Amino acid sequence: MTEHPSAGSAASPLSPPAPVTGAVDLPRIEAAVREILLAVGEDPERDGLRGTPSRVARAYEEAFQGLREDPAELMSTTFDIGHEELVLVRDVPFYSMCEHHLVPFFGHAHIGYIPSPEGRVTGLSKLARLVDIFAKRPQVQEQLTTQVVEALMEHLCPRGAIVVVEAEHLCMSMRGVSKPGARTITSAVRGQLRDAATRSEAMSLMLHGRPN
Ligand SMILES: Nc1nc2c(ncn2[C@@H]2O[C@H](COP(=O)(O)OP(=O)(O)OP(=O)(O)O)[C@@H](O)[C@H]2O)c(=O)[nH]1
Ligand SMILES: [Zn+2]
Repeated sequence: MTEHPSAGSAASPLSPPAPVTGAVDLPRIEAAVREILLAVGEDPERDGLRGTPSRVARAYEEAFQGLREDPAELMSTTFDIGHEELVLVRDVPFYSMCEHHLVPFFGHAHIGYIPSPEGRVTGLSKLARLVDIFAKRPQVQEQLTTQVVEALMEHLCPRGAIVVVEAEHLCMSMRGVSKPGARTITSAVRGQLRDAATRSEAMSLMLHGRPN
């Protein structure tokens, strides 16, 4: 059995661990799921559950695929189009897994940046993919928000960047405090977007006039 390659490394939100190498250990997940089913008093051999351990293993492989993806590689395609003002992609849906309970939290991310003076921009889809790279990991919302903004700063060198994440956490909805509908909003702002007027313009573009 292999241990997590980055286990024990200092997990600073500002420097996400390097991508994990090697495939997900599907048989290990299957064995663990079987144990969970037994522990709650179920029969993993009954008809409806027989395929469940392998289904869960494949579902986890997908849910955590961001651990094996490299933001540097994703952001390596840039264009110089001389646009020096705000670029903003709003309402990017995402699904992540709360690292405390391993249940989903999900919602929308809004990502904006002011390109570098050379006008270096990336493809719009890459911004959405960047959210997925960090969402598809065991995660907390604040860290997801910070990791996306830090990756933008590191790989695009923009004059400023802003990321706002709005999410519902199933660990707060379906269990525990049981508050369905409660939404958590986090933001991370860097560079020129910290300036009050610029930040407020970006925030209002992100959060107002959206279809509900
Ligand atoms: N800051 C932050 N907290 C989170 C996030 N996701 C879940 N949590 C919280 O993590 C906390 C874990 O608290 P614990 O007391 O260790 O666990 P618990 O007994 O299951 O807590 P309850 O959820 O209150 O039942 C809870 O308050 C969750 O609401 C997140 O993305 N960010
Ligand atoms: Zn949780």
